[in-house]
Amino acid sequence: MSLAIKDDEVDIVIGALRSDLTIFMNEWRPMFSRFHVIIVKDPDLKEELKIPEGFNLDVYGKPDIDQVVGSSISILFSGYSCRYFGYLVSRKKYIISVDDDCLPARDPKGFLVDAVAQHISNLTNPATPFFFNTLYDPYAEGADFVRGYPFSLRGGVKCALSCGLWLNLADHDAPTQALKARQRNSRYVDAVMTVPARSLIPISGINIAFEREAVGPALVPALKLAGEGKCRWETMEDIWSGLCVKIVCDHLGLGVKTGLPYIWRTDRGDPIASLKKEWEGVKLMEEVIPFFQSVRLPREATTVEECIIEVANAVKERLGPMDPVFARAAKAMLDWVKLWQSVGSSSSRSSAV
Ligand SMILES: O=c1ccn([C@@H]2O[C@H](COP(=O)(O)OP(=O)(O)O[C@H]3O[C@@H](CO)[C@H](O)[C@H]3O)[C@@H](O)[C@H]2O)c(=O)[nH]1
Ligand SMILES: [Mn+2]
Repeated sequence: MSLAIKDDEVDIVIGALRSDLTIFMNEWRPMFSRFHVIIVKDPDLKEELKIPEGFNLDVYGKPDIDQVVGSSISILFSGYSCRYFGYLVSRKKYIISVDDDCLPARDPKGFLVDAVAQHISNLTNPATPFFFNTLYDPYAEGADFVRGYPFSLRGGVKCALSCGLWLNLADHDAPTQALKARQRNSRYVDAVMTVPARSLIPISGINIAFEREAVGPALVPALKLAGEGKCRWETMEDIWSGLCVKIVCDHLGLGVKTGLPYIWRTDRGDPIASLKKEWEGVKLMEEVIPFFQSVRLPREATTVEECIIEVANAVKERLGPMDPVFARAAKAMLDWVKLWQSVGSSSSRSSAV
């Protein structure tokens, strides 16, 4: 049961570190060509992008970012976080984002996986965070609620975020990848499940989709480790952003799903080279998780923006004294909310695409 999606309800957002997107766009053409595509160039990428014909797309670079948000806070969109500018200027209901080094996967029968269609199905079918269904997604073809599942909960809640997975290179951290350099993920688990309420998860930005108005302000490009560079492993921006989104969804009664769709992930980073810097992030996460597990948002926080402001204030107060990176993250979260209100919301200036 999936609502029919109109072409003008979806933006595909891509962060581009490389200028030649020919292979990437041609491989994704069957899934992308009916929708508008937003490509945000890494602010340091000066070359013109090479993109094949046949797409309805807009490309943004550093000048556009500075013009829309002002050069004083354009740092929010540096490096890995450049795609968040696409989240900000989009005006579509749903956003889907994949890394530019990922391609469509094939399922065990050899069929191409339409990751866009699966994300949309995840987002347009209810989520069930308050009672776990042992047949996983009850709205999937051939599935249903199992005996004992309360009928009062079978209506579910809106699914605001869909977290897809990866074949070939799973999203492992540098220590794991360094230890298991030859490990490749060939496990295609044919399931979508709702992440239970009050359970945190490591949300990867590699293959993600969300309902823009429902959780856009909570996808905060806030955590930047010192010396974040161009190669892999030096940022945890998506993990931080995912923790913020999940506690906001739990508070507002929204759902988060994980599982299908898979995409085929390659990678260019060198985990050994980045091991030391990423280790900083891995260590910080151990401090961060108990904090997010302890956050309780006030009843008066009824919008995503209000929730993020509450989280940012708690980060500043409770994590800020531990490490300057958290004080910076708290400020970035507040800047992001202000930007969302001035640029991101549908009623704001027409910087939208
Ligand atoms: O400086 C940069 C770095 C990256 N990008 C664009 O961001 C995505 C992801 O980049 P990449 O594939 O090089 O790195 P991954 O480690 O695989 O990315 C995942 O891990 C998280 C960070 O570690 C990140 O949130 C995930 O996406 C690509 O589209 C690059 O083009 C960039 O623009 N500038
Ligand atoms: Mn990658």
